[in-house]
Amino acid sequence: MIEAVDVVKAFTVRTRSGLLRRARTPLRAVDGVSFAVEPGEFVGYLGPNGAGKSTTIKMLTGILTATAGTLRVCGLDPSRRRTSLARRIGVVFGQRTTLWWDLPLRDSLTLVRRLYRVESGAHRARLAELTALLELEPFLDTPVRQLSLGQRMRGDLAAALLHDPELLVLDEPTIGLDVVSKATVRDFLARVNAERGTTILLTTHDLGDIERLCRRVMIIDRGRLAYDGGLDELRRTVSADRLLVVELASPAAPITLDGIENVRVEGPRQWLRLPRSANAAAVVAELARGHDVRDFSLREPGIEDVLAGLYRGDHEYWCSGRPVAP
Ligand SMILES: Nc1ncnc2c1ncn2[C@@H]1O[C@H](COP(=O)(O)OP(=O)(O)OP(=O)(O)O)[C@@H](O)[C@H]1O
Repeated sequence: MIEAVDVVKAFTVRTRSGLLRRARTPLRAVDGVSFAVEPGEFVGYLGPNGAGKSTTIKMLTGILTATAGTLRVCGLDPSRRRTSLARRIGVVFGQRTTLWWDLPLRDSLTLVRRLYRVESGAHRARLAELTALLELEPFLDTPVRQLSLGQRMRGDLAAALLHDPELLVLDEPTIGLDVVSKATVRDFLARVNAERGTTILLTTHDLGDIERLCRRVMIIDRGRLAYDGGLDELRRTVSADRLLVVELASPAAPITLDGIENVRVEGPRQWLRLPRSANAAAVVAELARGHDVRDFSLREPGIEDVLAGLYRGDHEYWCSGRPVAP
């Protein structure tokens, strides 16, 4: 469905280098990214701010042309076959609407039908289905500018799916939504993927979106792919190690125990990395025999820790196993 090989997007950024001078600095927003997405997959495309996610999505949808590398979406070169591609993919940018601001949602959706040349019988059936699934009925006749963010997002999703695309590309579709609206959007996306087999590529900063929807995640950092694999695999690799935080009565030399790495000492507090095989209770008991332990806590790293670690660049701290190196 998507094939990217060594894709690069370079921009030239103007920076001030003196009172009046401006220097032109090259910037590789996407720096040699390769991946493939198969039909029917639901893939999360994650990364910190400025990592290159939106730039990748703009290249995939033909808005931007890659500086180097090859890109195929539904078998087409996106920048050369943008119009043909538009009939086969749906795109939603959470921060912007593709609907007509002054028109009622219903009229906006009719215009979308004309743009994509959807036959009217198919359109009616599809609109009825999407209206029911996204609960659009109460506000179908409301002008788009009067819709709440959650309602508008549901309208945008309907517009992106009216022509029944093979691939749906979403850039932060749940941004700014309340918990109920988020749940509606997530349930809807899960159904579209499971029941219609629509391939979905999702960019988000929302960990709930990732946990609920994505079996596979790709993580981009400073333009390079830092991880591409299963979410479960990432979580398993990470949860292989737990962190024991020990609070001693006073600052002491780093504690050394067989098979346990001391990762940090800060005054009376020390951080010990416990392999999954270690018995935490036995370790605490042994510690208490040799040290004046005032308090301790055991931290199970979650997906939030993994991503924070990856984004900070200290992935080797959590991940001992899989891919992570670019
Ligand atoms: N048109 C442009 N001209 C110059 N630089 C750009 C342009 N578009 C993006 N960039 C730069 O490319 C880098 C990647 O930006 P991009 O928008 O792809 O990041 P992102 O991962 O989507 O971030 P966010 O999570 O904040 O949306 C950033 O450093 C950004 O400033």
